Amino acid sequence: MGRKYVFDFDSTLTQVEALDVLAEMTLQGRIDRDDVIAQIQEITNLGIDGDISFTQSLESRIKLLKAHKEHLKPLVEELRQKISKSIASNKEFFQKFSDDIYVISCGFKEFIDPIVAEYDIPSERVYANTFKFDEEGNIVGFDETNVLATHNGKIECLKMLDLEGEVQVIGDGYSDYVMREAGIAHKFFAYTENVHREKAASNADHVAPNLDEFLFVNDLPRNLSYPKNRIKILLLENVHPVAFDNLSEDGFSVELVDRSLSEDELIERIKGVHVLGIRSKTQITPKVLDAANKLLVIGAFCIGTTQIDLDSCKKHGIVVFNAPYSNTRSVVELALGQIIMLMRFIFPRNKELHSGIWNKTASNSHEVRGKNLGIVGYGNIGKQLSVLAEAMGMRVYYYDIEDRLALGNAVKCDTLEDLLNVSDVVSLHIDDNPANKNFIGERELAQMRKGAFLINLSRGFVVDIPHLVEALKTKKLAGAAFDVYPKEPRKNGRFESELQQLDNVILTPHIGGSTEEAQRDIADFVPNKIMAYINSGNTVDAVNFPNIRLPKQVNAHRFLHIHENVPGIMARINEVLAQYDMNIIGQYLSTDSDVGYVITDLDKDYNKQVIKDLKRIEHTIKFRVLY
Ligand SMILES: NC(=O)c1ccc[n+]([C@@H]2O[C@H](COP(=O)([O-])OP(=O)(O)OC[C@H]3O[C@@H](n4cnc5c(N)ncnc54)[C@H](O)[C@@H]3O)[C@@H](O)[C@H]2O)c1
Ligand SMILES: O=C(O)CC[C@@H](O)C(=O)O
Repeated sequence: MGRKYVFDFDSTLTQVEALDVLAEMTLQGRIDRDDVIAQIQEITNLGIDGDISFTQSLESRIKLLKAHKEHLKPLVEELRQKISKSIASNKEFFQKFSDDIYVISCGFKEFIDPIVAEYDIPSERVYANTFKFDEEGNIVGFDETNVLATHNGKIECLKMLDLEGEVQVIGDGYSDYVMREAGIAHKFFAYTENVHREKAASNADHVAPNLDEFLFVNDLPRNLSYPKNRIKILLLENVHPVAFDNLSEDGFSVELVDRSLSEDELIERIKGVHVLGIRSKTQITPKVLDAANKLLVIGAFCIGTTQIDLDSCKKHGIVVFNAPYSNTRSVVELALGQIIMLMRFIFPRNKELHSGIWNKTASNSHEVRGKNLGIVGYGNIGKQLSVLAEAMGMRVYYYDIEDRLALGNAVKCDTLEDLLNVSDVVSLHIDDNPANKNFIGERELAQMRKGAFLINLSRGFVVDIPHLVEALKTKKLAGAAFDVYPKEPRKNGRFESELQQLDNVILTPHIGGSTEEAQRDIADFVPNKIMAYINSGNTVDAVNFPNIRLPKQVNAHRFLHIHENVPGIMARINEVLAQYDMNIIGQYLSTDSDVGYVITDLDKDYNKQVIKDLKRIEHTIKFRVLY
């Protein structure tokens, strides 16, 4: 006596309510179409939630529908395109368990039978209503003697079936739950893939956001090793909402927090989280990582990654991705704006005018054309700034510790001192390496031209602030623009800096990369990397992990084994695989000095004990199975 599975049809096996779709068709071209459709949907919902009797709901809808036999063929065609995603991807379950699957629906056999037949559910296991037609083929009613045309008809129907074994009901509506309430079904799974009905969900034994979850809970054959809704993603620091959309649409459970969390808060929240998304303010410390019992991947929704202890992440088998390009243009545009604002002394004029002082003067105000711009750090941002500044007529000089090719007419400087000596404006775009602390200090400031300007959009700690303040006060520098600071608040609110109240100093709250365009791009870039890793094991562009681009996994199970890079591990893994006679379809390895990442694609049929043995191999850090 096994289990029996009773499926609802509308909004469960299909994404839609079939009568609503039929209404869209029959009412086409009618002036009151939208009103009638809204009316039908309202009646459908009232019936599903049990707020009006089902017979009443059916009668009213059929009257409004004005459907004809000829509408049924295109309706079935349309429904075929609207099979619920996770139902369509788990055909194997329906085929294997065909004898145990029933459909009990208050819809109509005329459109249910042809749809479910494709899932190996024969007409005799489909319990539903049937239409009544008049002589011209118009749908004029339904068979009133059918129990499913009556209030709580599903209870009567299931009673009559008198199924043996454990009966599980899977449906989206209250009328499905009542079979459980009446004691004739043993379990009710509220199916929320297409619609979340509170009344059904709050009464359910289990809420199944998709069929994968239902199959996982029941340990049944399934298309996905682990239901995506069970993968918890925590996104901090107000990342762009599209990141939420991208990840939720792929099926993950995503939670948003609009600020960064302190170490203690994060330790509290990180348990059970598989994916963490942050920006520049959240510190990922070894303590946080020790508490992260499920963490697989961290997405830095920005460029900088020094806020993350990358080595500890690697030791825990946690892969880190960032967005190295998305916000670079935004930073460059802000730098250009600041160069002009500084050289024209716009902010002092602006401040005066706001306080009622008209001061029309050309004194010390300059065009940027023909002036020398010194770019320190000729990377993704520095290079773009070089091109655009040159287009404005500036003469560009650059300095980088790496050998970088000059773009346009930019002139490479051999030493920082050379660059500082020659520049009217110095713009810092070096990376966030801690070795760059106080990169511009007393000596470097002294090497700058008198009356020059300094711009820092890189990281706050690269400039020695007290010495900069002195250089500004003594008029050695004519102004500065700062977007980043040695100490930045974790959330919006109060901020203090020695740079406040100084003449011709532009201060912005770390918004160089904060444009709609940049944040929107990051919200695609980082989630794509996260999904590629979670769904197929790809680590291309990971910042702390051996990079590997894997071929598509076809008809295979994929074992992902992360281990400490010590001699003999590969041999040990293959020994275990051989012991279980596993048929290896492909095997890929990528290592660095600390970790090894081996990916093995295998035939689907194998003794599951192999998984336990692979996990037990000494020096294993993490192990996952993907299918
Ligand atoms: N303000 C913002 O909102 C914002 C936005 C994006 C990036 N950033 C910061 O901007 C900086 C640059 O970003 P990127 O994408 O161009 O980085 P990048 O890694 O592409 O380029 C950095 C360049 O600096 C060079 N460099 C590093 N240390 C140096 C040193 N001591 N002397 C000379 N050159 C040195 C590197 O060789 C590299 O060419 C980073 O610090 C990043 O965190 C800030
Ligand atoms: O958006 C942020 O929090 C950081 C922006 C910038 O500093 C970066 O590292 O990309």
